[in-house]
Amino acid sequence: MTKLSVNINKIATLRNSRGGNNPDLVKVALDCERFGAQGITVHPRPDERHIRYQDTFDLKAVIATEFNIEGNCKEQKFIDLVLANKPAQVTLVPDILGQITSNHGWDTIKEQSYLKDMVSLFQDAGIRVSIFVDPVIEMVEGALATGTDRIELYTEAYASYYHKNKEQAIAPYIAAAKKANELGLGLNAGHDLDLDNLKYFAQNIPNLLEVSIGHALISDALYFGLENTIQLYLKQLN
Ligand SMILES: CC(=O)[C@@H](O)[C@H](O)COP(=O)(O)O
Ligand SMILES: NCC(=O)COP(=O)(O)O
Repeated sequence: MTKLSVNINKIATLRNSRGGNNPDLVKVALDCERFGAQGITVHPRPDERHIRYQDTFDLKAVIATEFNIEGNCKEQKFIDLVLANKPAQVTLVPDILGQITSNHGWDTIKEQSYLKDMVSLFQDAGIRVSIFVDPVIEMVEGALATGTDRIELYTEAYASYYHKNKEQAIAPYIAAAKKANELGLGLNAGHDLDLDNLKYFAQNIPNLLEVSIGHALISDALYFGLENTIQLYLKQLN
């Protein structure tokens, strides 16, 4: 079964636009869980333009499903935040400062010894680690050498090519997933997954443990409502 983790960054974006507490991020997270989501994902960025560092503590205190914090471990503040929160999972993403959204995976070969240190730092604190990677065999193999528990395949390329040629769009992801399976690495995926492209992805990727979805899901909720939308996404996965 593939778990659905709802990324609630966009709820925080909306809240921050007026400076108050509407929509209430914690309430939305609890509602996502009540509506069937099996996890909550946040990706605090250094400028706190959506998720604020304090949000992670407020969420950790109440979330009953899997809490996944994504971010750039080259920021000491991010490391401290994750260690203080002890979420179920940390997803390490190689963002650069000021980036609009995540746009690449780790180079797990060049950054191998650095990632090794980061992975053991979080694992020693009892936190499962996932490393964000492009669907490239060498990067999957490099991830294994870091000691990570899982990888998260960066699905932007799949999503943007899906409507042109879905077989070609998914081919590198199937190869990367098979390699991860063979090496015993757990497999997550995310970025730009939506109601059009999710089913085909989930049906074709072997042993996909979890998808994290934010932008499209929250946008769909404007039309279908949050409860219906989460049910629609869950249906694509099963
Ligand atoms: C890691 C990843 O794939 C991103 O999708 C991210 O979690 C979303 O971040 P933003 O909401 O800041 O675009
Ligand atoms: N890890 C990917 C994620 O959390 C959500 O990405 P998106 O659906 O907002 O593109």
